[in-house]
Order: sequence, then structure tokens, then C-alpha cells
Amino acid sequence: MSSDDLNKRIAKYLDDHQKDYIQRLSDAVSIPSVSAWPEHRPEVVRMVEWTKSFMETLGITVELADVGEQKLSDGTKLKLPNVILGTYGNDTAKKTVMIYGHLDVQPAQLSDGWDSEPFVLTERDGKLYGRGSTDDKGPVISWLNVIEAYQKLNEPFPVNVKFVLESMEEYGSDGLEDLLKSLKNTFLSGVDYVVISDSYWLGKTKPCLQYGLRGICYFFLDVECSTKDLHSGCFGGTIHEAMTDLIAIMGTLVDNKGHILIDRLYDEVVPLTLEEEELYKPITFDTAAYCSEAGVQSTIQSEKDQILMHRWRYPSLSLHGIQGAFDGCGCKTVIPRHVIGKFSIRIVPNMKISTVEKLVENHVQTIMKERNSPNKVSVKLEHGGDYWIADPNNPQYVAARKATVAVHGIEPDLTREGGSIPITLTFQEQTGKNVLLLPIGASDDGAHSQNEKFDISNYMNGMKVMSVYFQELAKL
Ligand SMILES: C[C@H](N)C(=O)N[C@@H](Cc1c[nH]cn1)C(=O)O
Ligand SMILES: [Zn+2]
Ligand SMILES: [Zn+2]
Repeated sequence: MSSDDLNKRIAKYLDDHQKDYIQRLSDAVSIPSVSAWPEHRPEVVRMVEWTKSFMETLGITVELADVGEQKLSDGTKLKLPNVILGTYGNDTAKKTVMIYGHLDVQPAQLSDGWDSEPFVLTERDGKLYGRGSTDDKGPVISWLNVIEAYQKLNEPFPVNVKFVLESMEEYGSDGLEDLLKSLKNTFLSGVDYVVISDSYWLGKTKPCLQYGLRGICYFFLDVECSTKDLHSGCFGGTIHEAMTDLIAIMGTLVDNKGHILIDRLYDEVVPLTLEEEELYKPITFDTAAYCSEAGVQSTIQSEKDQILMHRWRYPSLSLHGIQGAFDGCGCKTVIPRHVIGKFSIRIVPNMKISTVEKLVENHVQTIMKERNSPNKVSVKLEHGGDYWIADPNNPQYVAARKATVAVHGIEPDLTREGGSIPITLTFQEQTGKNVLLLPIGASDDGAHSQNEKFDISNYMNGMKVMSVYFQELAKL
């Protein structure tokens, strides 16, 4: 059969089974595998088991790798979820592709402002709403659905596949780096290509391939002022309050232009070259749509190129929250005794995590000295992940471009991702092979946000692209 005929046959099978794929995603979304909530760890484990069973029904050999324990901020330890190592096929005449994905999700509650229950996959206007639908359960299940389609049609699978599916990605991929290093000469050997589908297009209609990611340094800023919470009428005005120090420090981190105010933080950022500037010009990007997707009036930068550069090639600092602060409704006149500020810095080539850590520490100490406060303050790097950049001219990217053109009828843009997939650089280093980011979700999917969704069309076309990509890899 010609490869065109095979593509048509697979595409028809996929289209005919859309309902089954939605049900499968619904089953996965119903498991609230939130890695950031320690009390939900059994749910994360349930998600690992669910995926393992599904993979085994497809004849994939699955091994669960123990990656040790997580140390929680209160000093207690919690077993990390096992990492799934899957092997499908070992034909030495075929290429071997390693697929990475994650089964954990960001926290979500209806009360955050969702229009439907976050862990009940809900279809509205061709979109599947639910936490993890696009990040990253939908894409992970898509890879598996494609394998199933070949089996049901009795078509030989074009490549060997290895899977690494973890469940702590949203918390910095705890334990995974050491595991991959230990597997360098065993499970990882013989891999020809690595592919990850855990990111999003730059717009709603035009596909892209990505060759870069920002890294992340996530900090906990801890301030303690007293042995107990205090009445603000009895003590306000006489003591150094923890929240006042915390907010003062957090207020010195970044200005209203998005510029990070930590001394020397930009020293290691690679300078922009004329050649790099040219890369932004052909990229399709709608700034008005970007604002509307984010639900904001305007962006800090007005030019397309500047917006993209500040997403991809410059660092950014975001404030995420304050643990221990009063956040209920009504008015509580308390002075909290102990608060922990959460913020992160997205890092870019050539920033080093260790340098960022030192600079943040210096900055906090300097501000505290100026404040002359006796409060106990410490800042800790909770987790860090490196930035990553690849060669988009590698044959693997050519294969993915051909697959995209075959399904979408258009050349994908070559872009970078502003988010982080902390383990990506480790895959590149430990396999010595090219890594491709093959996003299938749309820019308005709202990963990490309320009403996260995955468009049915992206789900279906994403599987078709994956299928052709495997065939194109086999031709290399
Ligand atoms: C891009 C990917 N789907 C993602 O959402 N990554 C997270 C990873 C992370 C690291 N620390 C916490 N989460 C992200 O970019 O925030
Ligand atoms: Zn993800
Ligand atoms: Zn995520």
C-alpha cells in the first residue's frame, strides 16, 4: 500500500473512533492527579496505574521505576510516583523513537472560576474542558491511540517506541534526572530520536514545531515574625510584621516593564544578534488574539517581535502566591506569624540555575538589611529546570514538517515555548540525540488556567500528524 493510502486508512480509522477517544480522555481527566497536592498522591498513583493498564492492553512492555522520595517543606517525606518506562517493538531494522509525557496536572477547583467541574471532561462547542485535557493527558493518550489504530488495522508499526511517562512534571520532575542518568547505557541506548508533545501552538489555527524552552527557578521566600498570630489592634504599629517584610521584598523583584530588578540577573543572557532577529519576522502571531486569549487589555510590549522575545529569549519573573496569609472572604484582623511567598524566574540561554539562586539570595539579604527588620527570612530554590534549545534543521524536524503539511496542508512555524519542561535538556544530553517538541494543542487551550480545554479537532488532527510523523521517521 502507498504511504498516502496508508495515511488515509489510518485517518479514517481515527475519525471513526472519535467517540472512544473522547471517552478515554474523559476517564483520564476524572483522575485528579495533582502533583502539587501531597494529599492527592494516591490519585497520581492511580493515574500511573490506569496508564500502565492501557499500555499493557496494547502490548507495550511496562516497567515502573521507583524514583525515591519527595522532601516536603515541613520536613516529612512522601514517596514519589513511579515513572513508567514502556517499550514497544525492538526490531533492529527500525528507528527507535522515545516519547516523553506527563500524567500529573496542575491544581484545579470549581471555585477557582471554572464553568464546569475541572475533573469531569465536559464537551462544549467542539471543545473538551477539563484539567489535564491539553496538559498533558490529551497528547499522551493520543500517542497511545495511534498505536492502537495500527494494531486494529493490522498495519505494522513503522518504528520502535520507548516511553518515559512521569507524574511530577508540574512540580519540577523530582527524581527523573537521576533516573535518566542511571538508564543512559540501558533503556536509553539505541534511541534515535526523542519527541515531546506537551506544549501549544502559537495561535489557534496554524501548527508549529518548537525548538526551544525556557527553564525555571521556583523560589519559596519564608518570613517569620512571631511565635503566634497576633491581634492587629493590640500589636499593629509596634512590631515588624512578616507580611509587610514579605510584600516589600516581593515588590522589589520586578518592575512594571517586566524588567527583573535583581542585580546582575541579565549578565548571562545571550545577546540578541541580527541573525536571530530575522527569525521572528516570518512567524504568524496575532497580538490582539494573544491579549484576548489571556483576557488582558494590553501587553507590556506592543510589537510582535518584542512580545515573542519576552516569551522565549528573555527571562521573566512572576509572583504566584503567599502561603499563610489570610485569603478568605470577610475581614480578619490578624497579623500572620509566618508567611511564605512563592515566585519563579523563567530562565533562558545561558543563565545558570546556581547563579540565579545566589543572586536571588543576595537580593533578599540586601533588602532585609535596608529594612532593618529582626524577622527570620530565608529564600530557598524549591525546584529548578534548565532551558533547552535544539537544532530545528535536524532530519527529525523535517519528518515532523512533512507530517504537518500532510495533515494540515500548511508548513508549520518554527517557534520556541515560553514555558518549561524541566527534563528536556537531560533527554538531549543522556541520549545524545535530537529532541523535537511537537505541540498539538492550540494557543487558547488555557493550560494551568481555569477552563483548560483541548479542541476535538486538535485531538483528531494531532493523532493524524503523530501517525504520519512515525512513517516519515521510518523513511529517514
Ligand atoms: C509546558 C508544560 N506543559 C508546562 O506546563 N510546564 C510547567 C513545568 C513546571 C515547572 N515547575 C512547575 N511547573 C511550566 O512551564 O510551568
Ligand atoms: Zn505539561
Ligand atoms: Zn503544565
